[in-house]
Amino acid sequence: MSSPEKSATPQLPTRVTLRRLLTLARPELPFIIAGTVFLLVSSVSTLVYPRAIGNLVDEALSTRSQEMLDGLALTMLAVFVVQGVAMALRAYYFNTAGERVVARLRKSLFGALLSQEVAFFDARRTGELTSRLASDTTVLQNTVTANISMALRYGVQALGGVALLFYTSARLTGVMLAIIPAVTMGAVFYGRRVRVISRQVQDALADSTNVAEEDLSGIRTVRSFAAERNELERYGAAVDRSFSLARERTRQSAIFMGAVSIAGYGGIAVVLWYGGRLVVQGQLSVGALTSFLIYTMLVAFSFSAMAELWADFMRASGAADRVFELMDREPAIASGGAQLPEVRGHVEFRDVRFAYPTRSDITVLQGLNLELRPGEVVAVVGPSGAGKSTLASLLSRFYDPQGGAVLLDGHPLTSLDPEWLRRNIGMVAQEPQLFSCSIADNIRYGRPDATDAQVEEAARAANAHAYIQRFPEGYGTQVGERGVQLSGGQKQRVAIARAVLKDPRLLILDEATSALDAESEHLVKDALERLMKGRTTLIIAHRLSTVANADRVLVLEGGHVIQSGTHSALMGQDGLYRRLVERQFVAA
Ligand SMILES: Nc1ncnc2c1ncn2[C@@H]1O[C@H](COP(=O)(O)OP(=O)(O)OP(=O)(O)O)[C@@H](O)[C@H]1O
Repeated sequence: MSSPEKSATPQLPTRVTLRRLLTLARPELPFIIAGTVFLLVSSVSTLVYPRAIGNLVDEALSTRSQEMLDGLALTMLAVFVVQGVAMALRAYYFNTAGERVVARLRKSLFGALLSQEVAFFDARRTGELTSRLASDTTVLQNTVTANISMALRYGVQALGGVALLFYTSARLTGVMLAIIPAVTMGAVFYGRRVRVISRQVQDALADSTNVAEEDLSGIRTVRSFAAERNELERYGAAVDRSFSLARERTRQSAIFMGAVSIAGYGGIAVVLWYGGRLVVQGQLSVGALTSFLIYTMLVAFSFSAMAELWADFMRASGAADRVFELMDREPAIASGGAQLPEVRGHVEFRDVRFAYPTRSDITVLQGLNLELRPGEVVAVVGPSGAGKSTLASLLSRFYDPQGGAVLLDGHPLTSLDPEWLRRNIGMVAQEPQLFSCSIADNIRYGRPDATDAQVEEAARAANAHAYIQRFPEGYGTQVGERGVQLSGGQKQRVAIARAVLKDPRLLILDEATSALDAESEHLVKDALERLMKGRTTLIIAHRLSTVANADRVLVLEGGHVIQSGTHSALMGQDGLYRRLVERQFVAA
């Protein structure tokens, strides 16, 4: 969307993003202020002790005064205690604030994701979105709170340290300042290099995770093709790519660490040499040189820590860009709109033209017209890929057509509140999705306030009560990944119970393609018949049995309705319908 502008002015988004990152931390201001106070206390105490050591050397040691030594040791102990307590409190306040910011960020990001239209999810990998939620938000966690405070701390330490260095010896400070900025610049340069490689490592890692995710979730397919070895090789290749990049990163940082160490200690040697000369010439005391050296290390450390923090900020601004981009995205099908006081259940597709946004080259529906009268049961049949499920998606307003309109009781769906619309539509899908919770909660999914008695009543109507009761934990039985696995027919009956409880005016039945056994089929069919009574029903039919009972059958092909009529009327015509029936639909 806005990427062309982004690449034209790369600096601007970063600054905007950083500012926005800071505003995220605003609600935590009391904690951040408390943390900053303790941070300043600990920084000041850090600045005090090199001076105390200098005094110790110059006065207590050179005068050999036991009393002074005791006093100085006690003072230092007190400083260390204050420093320790302040550090602990600072960590507590900043980390708590950081955790809160991340929790809030995750919630609002997830809310933004959930509000996106279905086409948004067609175009993205689930793994990519969950990684935004999990890792990108974690990267931001420290940046908005702890890192700001650390930057402050090192800033105070560096400035305070330099001031005290000047106070101790201006000439020596000049020597030192000639060395430290060079080392720091090296650190910044290195930070950039490593960051580039780090990003490549992350990407390569994400690739290997994708391979693993695909294999583990499709383990049955992998197993049935005995493709374990191939998959292992595919995963191995992805891991190797990230490994070789990680090795390059390690090599770079090893070289850098060595270089910084030589430069840093070399610098200290120079200061020591030059300072030593000043001491020999009587221009500097031994204690002053001692505290000077410690301040130098402190300042050097503060500078390099700030360089690292800067690298962190850059990394976070990348993560923040991605998070904010998702959070700011306006869903193409936004909530809000009219709610009808009463739904009669009249549905009309008027000249509907539609292509999936991710596959705009294929027009699935080409000026399709169809009408469902209130209470009518209409079955749609057609070859595979003809667009039957697409009709259901358009009626639920998962997508908007590019041309024409879908109307409910004469109102275009685009003028109605999508949430309200979906509350009035019951869907029994081919492969109903059950969530990892109890059967009762799964049935209650569309109406969370339903009582246990209502849940049971719905289950009875859906012919599910008998099998649910046979589980030792009855309605409390956990289903889904961690619980019992239900058979296809059992899942369908849970889905029917959901729809019964929801009591919608419109019903969409996406029939299971795979045949159920006779007993199960009978139970499902019986439950469905009860459910359809008095509701406008669109059946996406794959089998003859349901179609025979429908009020009307529509035959879909090439994006149009090519035949329409009752089962027996259509059987009387020499058309696609009869050929499909002869092949029992499913073979298509
Ligand atoms: N989410 C999607 N994104 C892109 N294209 C899609 C999507 N869903 C379906 N299609 C394409 O749209 C066309 C119609 O698909 P649809 O699922 O509506 O067919 P169908 O008649 O229900 O088929 P079946 O009987 O096999 O379920 C197909 O060409 C399919 O590849």
